[in-house]
Amino acid sequence: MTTEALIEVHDDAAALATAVAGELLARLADAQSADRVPHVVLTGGTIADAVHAELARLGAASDVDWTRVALWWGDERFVAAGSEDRNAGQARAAFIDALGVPAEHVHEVPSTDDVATAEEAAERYADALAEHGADGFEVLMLGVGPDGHVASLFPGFPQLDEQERSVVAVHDSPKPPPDRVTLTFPTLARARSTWFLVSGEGKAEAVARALSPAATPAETPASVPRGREETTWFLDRPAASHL
Ligand SMILES: O=C(O)[C@H](O)[C@@H](O)[C@H](O)[C@H](O)COP(=O)(O)O
Repeated sequence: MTTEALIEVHDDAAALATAVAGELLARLADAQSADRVPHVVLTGGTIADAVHAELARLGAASDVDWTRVALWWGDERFVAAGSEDRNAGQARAAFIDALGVPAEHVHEVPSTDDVATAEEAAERYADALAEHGADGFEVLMLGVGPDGHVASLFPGFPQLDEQERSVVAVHDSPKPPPDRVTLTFPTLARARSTWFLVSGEGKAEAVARALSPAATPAETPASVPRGREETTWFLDRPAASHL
């Protein structure tokens, strides 16, 4: 079942980040009230950084028990663990360490420190998902590129067609760095709630394309992911300006 996309527009990036963080905290608390350990898929990118900062600001005072949250990444750059390019490193510094999520619940994609190739990193992450990924994700957050990519699923790339493997390597990424690991569409589809986080005029065309009935996965990967229960586009006014 695919859910129709809901669209929520906020004045600017700061208001957008505060709204997403607040909604995420509420969802995590609701899941825990229903005795679920919520699994959240984080994304890299600029607006995600702003959301993470708001989680750090609001998270400690929230009703969320951070020892009962599991974190994953929709994609990761295949670089050294300490590289400033790592999505996980940025998220740890921004909120994960401050809120005390237990190490065993923070599922990082292997880095070049751990394995020799992005393919090995993808295989290990697929194993981790199979072993610890529960029956899906409470919330999947996705940034969107100006070309309409989500995670590291880029227009015209062969990874868009992957239906068997849950995690794959990406090389020659048009967005640096070139080597990455990404969840595939079937894995992204395991989310109860899929949230797109998009800020800025530079994304307005990609947002309009992704929400157009004429969108094709090959041209606009962001048109594909849908939550099993909810799909919401969290936008600021500039990003919504072509709708
Ligand atoms: O690892 C990555 O690069 C991200 O996961 C990527 O998918 C990102 O979310 C978009 O490119 C949007 O990034 P910005 O918000 O910085 O434009």
